[in-house]
Amino acid sequence: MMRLMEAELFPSTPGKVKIERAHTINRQFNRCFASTSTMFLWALFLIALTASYLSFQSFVDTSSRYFNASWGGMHWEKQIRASATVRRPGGMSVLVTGAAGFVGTHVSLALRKRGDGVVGLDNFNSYYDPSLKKAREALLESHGVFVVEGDIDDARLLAKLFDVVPFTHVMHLAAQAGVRYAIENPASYVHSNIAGLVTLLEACKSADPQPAVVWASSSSVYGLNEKAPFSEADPTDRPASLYAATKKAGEEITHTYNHIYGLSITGLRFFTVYGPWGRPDMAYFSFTRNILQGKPITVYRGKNRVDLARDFTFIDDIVKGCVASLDTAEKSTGSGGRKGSPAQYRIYNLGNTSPVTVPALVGILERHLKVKAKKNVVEMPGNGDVPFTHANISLARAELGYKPTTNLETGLKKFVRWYLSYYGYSPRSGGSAAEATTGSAKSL
Ligand SMILES: O=C(O)[C@H]1O[C@H](OP(=O)(O)OP(=O)(O)OC[C@H]2O[C@@H](n3ccc(=O)[nH]c3=O)[C@H](O)[C@@H]2O)[C@H](O)[C@@H](O)[C@H]1O
Repeated sequence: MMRLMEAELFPSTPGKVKIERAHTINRQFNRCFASTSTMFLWALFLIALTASYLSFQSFVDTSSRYFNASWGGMHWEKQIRASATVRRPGGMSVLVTGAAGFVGTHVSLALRKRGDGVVGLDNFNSYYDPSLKKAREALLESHGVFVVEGDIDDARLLAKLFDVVPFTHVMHLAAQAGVRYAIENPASYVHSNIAGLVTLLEACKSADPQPAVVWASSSSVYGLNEKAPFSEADPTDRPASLYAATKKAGEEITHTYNHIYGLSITGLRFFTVYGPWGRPDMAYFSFTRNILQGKPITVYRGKNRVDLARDFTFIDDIVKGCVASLDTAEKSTGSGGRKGSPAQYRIYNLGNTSPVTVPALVGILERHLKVKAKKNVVEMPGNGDVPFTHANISLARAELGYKPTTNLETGLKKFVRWYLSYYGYSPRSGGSAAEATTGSAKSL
């Protein structure tokens, strides 16, 4: 044993050492080679593992994006097709943008009730209480109108919608509304009223068939004009707010798409629309809330103590104007993104033709609510308001058969009735509306 160890440590023949060494090196080399190839295999295995992990991750990402998206999928498409189904001879299939909004809800219902196909689109933003928009959506769904949750500035979504349904008409009511809010959030007006409008028109011009487009402009485009009543042919180059400027820009932008691509366009200049399911940011609505809650209201007054006045227009009259516009809209003439012949381009005032001052509006509300308002009268701040609006509706009357029938007294009565039923009113209390709203079912 000792000799063996010695022989290994101190070999007796030099030649033997060489051979032994060579064997040892060989063995070591083989061992080394074997471990390198094992390492190589391990490395390959690790690379493959990493690659499959990464691709699995991206699959998970993509599918979670797909599954989390508020639109897409076979069930979604089925709902859209069902909602777009026309149920009367010669009916239309209409994409209504801003469908969960005030005017959008009413127009969608009117179309659906007479048998047209209606698909809504709304981004349910939080400019005002989204729960009111959700309640309007529930109302629409109970009548078979499906509302897609999405933004008009989402080109992929719009392309998909036109892919699923060959809409004959688009009723474009989605917008950033409100005159004075533009001071606080100017970007939201650019996003919806400019960028969103262009994205929508791009989708319309590329659609096959191209739909006819009816959209909401605004009385605010008349800006600081003094000649009354306001007519469509009057200049509209003195906007008083960014809101008005974006609506005026919308009129120019739609004209371009009409001129280049043959889109049939009808712009409707709405005059201070009010009524049930209305917008909480508007004066008649917020005044009602404050009066009922015993809170003060701020009433703006113009220069030289002149009262401000608006041509308040009841929602049912506006709906008739919208539907008549859809019914009389000619087809767009383009296809494949190219214009055919010149297409229809129209603009109409939809007002009431009888302006009412803001203090008179408050007086009507006080009577309907049976509560006296606590008024703070202040000079109109320079934040976008105009002193008065007054529509000349001759053109709409002649070409659309538009004829408003509801005065402010009657319209506000209907609004107050809706307000009390929506926010909570127990007729058994027998008290005033103010008492009845304590413990209201919904909050504002
Ligand atoms: O026709 C339109 O194109 C626009 O109509 C509507 O704007 P406006 O006519 O300004 O309505 P609205 O805010 O109800 O104020 C009414 C009056 O109350 C006064 N007002 C308002 C608030 C207040 O606290 N106090 C007050 O006196 C105020 O000075 C004004 O004199 C839509 O909101 C707008 O989106 C757009 O559609």
